[in-house]
Amino acid sequence: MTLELRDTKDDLGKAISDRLVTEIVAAQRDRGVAHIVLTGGSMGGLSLQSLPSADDIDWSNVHFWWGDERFVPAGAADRNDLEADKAALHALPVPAENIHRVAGPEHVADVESAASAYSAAIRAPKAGDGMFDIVMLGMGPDGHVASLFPHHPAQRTEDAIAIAVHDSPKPPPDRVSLTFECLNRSRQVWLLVAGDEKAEAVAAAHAPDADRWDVPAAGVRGADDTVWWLDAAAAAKLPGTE
Ligand SMILES: O=C(O)[C@H](O)[C@@H](O)[C@H](O)[C@H](O)COP(=O)(O)O
Repeated sequence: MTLELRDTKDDLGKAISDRLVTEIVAAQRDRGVAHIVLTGGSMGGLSLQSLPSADDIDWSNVHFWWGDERFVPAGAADRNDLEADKAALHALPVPAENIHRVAGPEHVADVESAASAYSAAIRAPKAGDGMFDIVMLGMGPDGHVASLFPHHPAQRTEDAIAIAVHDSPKPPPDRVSLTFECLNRSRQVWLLVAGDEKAEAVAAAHAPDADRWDVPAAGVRGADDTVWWLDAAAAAKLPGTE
């Protein structure tokens, strides 16, 4: 586990985004392709700010995915992919077929169908070795990541890649989320967390006995590294940083 601390949310967003460019270039150098899982929320947009000016990336060999999506139509203000579209995707020459969005209600009958279509897309043979390179996740003040919420039964679905989530405690209620198992099939998992309202959950996720049922952020781990990107406010309750 690595802690990456920055003073402010803006500093944090810039550092994450610069590192993301470096990691995409490294993944392409090593494997020819980069599979990156994006997040919604305010950190989602900030994490992509350096991409439009990156010169060293072969955009035809970048694939973008999402850790979760709200089951609302494309373009709706609630969609997680909107942040990424606004921040960077509109400006990048990534082939449309490399941008793997979760289908909305205008394309499929229900959340279950959206989840199974997304699972099939992830399972499909692809360039690389089937691992994600980076999974980026925002975290809610309750410690949720993607749409895996504390004490929500969807969290316990096993043998699945993407699941339907109903009755999300945070609106909108219907969502598709990757499972812990799928999120953890990544070389690196990055948690992108800023703000004092997150400090309690950050500390809880780092407790030695942290349980993902209570604090879902404690249940995500990269095969090579798990990086907690924190601003000073979010890190304030970690032992040693008070
Ligand atoms: O509806 C949701 O589940 C949230 O939007 C969530 O997924 C978001 O990513 C985190 O709450 C972090 O958000 P911030 O990055 O804005 O703090």
